Amino acid sequence: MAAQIWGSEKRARRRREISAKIAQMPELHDSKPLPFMTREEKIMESARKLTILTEKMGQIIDPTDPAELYHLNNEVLGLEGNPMALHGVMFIPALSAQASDEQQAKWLPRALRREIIGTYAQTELGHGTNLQNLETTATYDLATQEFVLHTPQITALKWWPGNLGKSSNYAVVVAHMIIKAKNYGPHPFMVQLRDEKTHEPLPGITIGDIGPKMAYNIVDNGFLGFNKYRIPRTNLLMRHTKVEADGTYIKPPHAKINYSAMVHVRAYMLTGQAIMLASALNIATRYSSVRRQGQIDKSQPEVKVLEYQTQQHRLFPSIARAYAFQFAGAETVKLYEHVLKEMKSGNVSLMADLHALTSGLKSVVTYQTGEGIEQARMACGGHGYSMASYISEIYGVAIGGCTYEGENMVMLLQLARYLVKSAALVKSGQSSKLGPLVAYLGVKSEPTSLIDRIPNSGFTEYVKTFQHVSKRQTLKAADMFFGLMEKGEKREIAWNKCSVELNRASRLHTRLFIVEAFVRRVNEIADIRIKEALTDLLHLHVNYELLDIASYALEDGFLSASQLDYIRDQVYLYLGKIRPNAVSLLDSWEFSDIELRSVLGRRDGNVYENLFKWAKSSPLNKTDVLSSVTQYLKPMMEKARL
Ligand SMILES: CC/C=C\C/C=C\C/C=C\C/C=C\CCCCC(=O)SCCNC(=O)CCNC(=O)[C@H](O)C(C)(C)COP(=O)(O)OP(=O)(O)OC[C@H]1O[C@@H](n2cnc3c(N)ncnc32)[C@H](O)[C@@H]1OP(=O)(O)O
Ligand SMILES: Cc1cc2nc3c(=O)[nH]c(=O)nc-3n(C[C@H](O)[C@H](O)[C@H](O)COP(=O)(O)OP(=O)(O)OC[C@H]3O[C@@H](n4cnc5c(N)ncnc54)[C@H](O)[C@@H]3O)c2cc1C
Repeated sequence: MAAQIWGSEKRARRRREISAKIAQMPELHDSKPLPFMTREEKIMESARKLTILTEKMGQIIDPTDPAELYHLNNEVLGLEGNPMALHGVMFIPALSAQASDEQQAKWLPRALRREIIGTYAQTELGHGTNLQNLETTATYDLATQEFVLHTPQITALKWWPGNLGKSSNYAVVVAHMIIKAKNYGPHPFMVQLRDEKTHEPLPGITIGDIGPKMAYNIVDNGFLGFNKYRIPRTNLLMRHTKVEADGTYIKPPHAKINYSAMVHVRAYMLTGQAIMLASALNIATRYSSVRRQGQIDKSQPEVKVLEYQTQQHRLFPSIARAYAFQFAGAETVKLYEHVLKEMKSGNVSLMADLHALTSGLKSVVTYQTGEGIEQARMACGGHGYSMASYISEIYGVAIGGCTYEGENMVMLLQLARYLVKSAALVKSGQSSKLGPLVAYLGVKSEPTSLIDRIPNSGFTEYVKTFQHVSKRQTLKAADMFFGLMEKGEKREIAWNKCSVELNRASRLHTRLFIVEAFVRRVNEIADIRIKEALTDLLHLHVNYELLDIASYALEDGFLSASQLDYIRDQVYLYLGKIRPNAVSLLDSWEFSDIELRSVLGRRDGNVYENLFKWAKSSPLNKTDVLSSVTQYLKPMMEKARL
């Protein structure tokens, strides 16, 4: 199963080998539990481990393999981030995709050797979503052949970029490029922020940390202002766009090609989300098979809480989602790598499809991951609320994904633009022009679902039902939009008035893609036992998801009330079937205790001993009487006694 999850037997084996090596290297372990550290201590601890890793990485992993690097990172540095998180996640990808060959030769080896630390600085205090209204300017000075970066007012301060505040000395900065008073829109520039020797900010740069956040606090998300700060013309990233010495602008082959670093993260973060969901579920499911509370049959002893159907219903559909996201994420990464290769050689024809797909997936996956992790926390009762479970940190980091890389509602609306264009093709009889991801929009569906009528139909009837509801909602939302415009409403106003319905279409389309990715994967599996276990999970997935969106299929009679009862029964049936495999389905992800960082979810299952040990190690328990008591509470009580 681990081979299915991680892509191949070799990958699963390598992960195990890497975890085993790390287990033998105490210098790479947290020196004490992260929840007992202050933010400064955590940042220091992370930097300590990061520098050891830089020295010893070659002994542990193949540093050129991103999957090994990612695993090493999760084990040693963990999900709270590290001082170089954005360096790998966005700075290097931005340079790789947007810098010319010559620029790459100059900067990439230095970045890869970690001679310099970089980040991606785009969002500002006043604008994150609406890139057209970013306010930082890069004005070309023809006389000196330099760009002058400037922050005209407080809202133009860069705000949020990870590791910008304290760790990075370079950044890819996105600024509006102005040449001879003409604004060419946002473009990426390579900018040195700090002196390479002293790490002091360079003159003209104002920089710092934006303060503590809900989670992810090892990362120094930062602010940055420029006061007429000059950089050479050749620091504009020039793979696709060029500015010649005389100010001539050569436009890129696609208007949005400079957004590729964002698409990179949107594609890669899906499996990251799956991992976070599976981690939280691993903790909750292990704990649920240790925790005994109450009886189902009063004549019997107390049961493991995992025996309760409500507990299974809370956890198992999310286990199925974690697998579904992992499989859909792996497909998306493959597609992304293909499109990136094409883009580099000038073929930009697939960019719109990839943008639409990743926009929808990032939104649905992050939202459902958040839901699943929060349910996992509640499934652990009181102990889930303790930082000992570590689930709150996993939750905080995961739901950051609902916001970063494009706020979820906004990204769903990006996919909706693509769906509405596709609907227009269907309506104008041009269905043959639909891309493969939306081809179903042009296919006539049956009048009713055959879900409970065709035995052994595999998942075909389910997929057809998902296609039906997605198609119907897309055409309905598009009709609403076109109808408003026909009535004379301006395009943007009409769009806004339909946006809730449009986003519903985007979610349904994305959920269909996730179901199909899961089906595709299960169909490919040769090993009978693995196929059986995943088929059960897939049964739970399609029935649970369909129940969740049933109103769309009920309202036009595609599904009947009796079919809904059938679907509900299937959910209960598969909850029971999955119960014996539940812990294994999560243990198969092979998270080590070091990586999980959870007292509650440890492999040994000694929950109570470990919790007591953890509580005793709390810094508050170093003394029996705290100075807050001697200084304030004790005098207060004494005064009251007088
Ligand atoms: C490697 C990682 C591995 C694992 C990660 C795992 C865990 C992660 C853990 C921790 C987190 C780590 C890092 C966090 C990093 C976070 C970094 C950031 O957040 S960076 C900042 C991100 N900012 C955004 O995403 C901003 C969102 N806004 C936008 O993208 C755009 O403004 C917009 C909403 C798309 C609109 O853009 P614009 O105003 O320029 O667009 P127009 O309205 O003019 O045109 C729309 C038109 O353009 C098409 N389009 C837009 N984008 C693209 C694209 N990328 N590709 C192709 N086409 C695009 C769009 O489809 C429209 O087309 P039309 O309908 O007109 O044909
Ligand atoms: C943990 C974290 C890490 C980050 N890292 C980075 C980084 O490394 N580099 C970087 O540059 N940035 C980074 N960001 C910033 C992030 O990319 C932005 O916060 C994000 O893109 C959302 O933009 P915003 O903050 O402007 O939200 P807003 O756009 O202000 O969103 C507020 C509300 O307005 C709604 N809204 C906005 N526009 C529309 C619209 N057109 N239609 C409908 N509704 C709309 C949204 O849906 C939302 O409900 C990070 C953010 C976080 C939380």
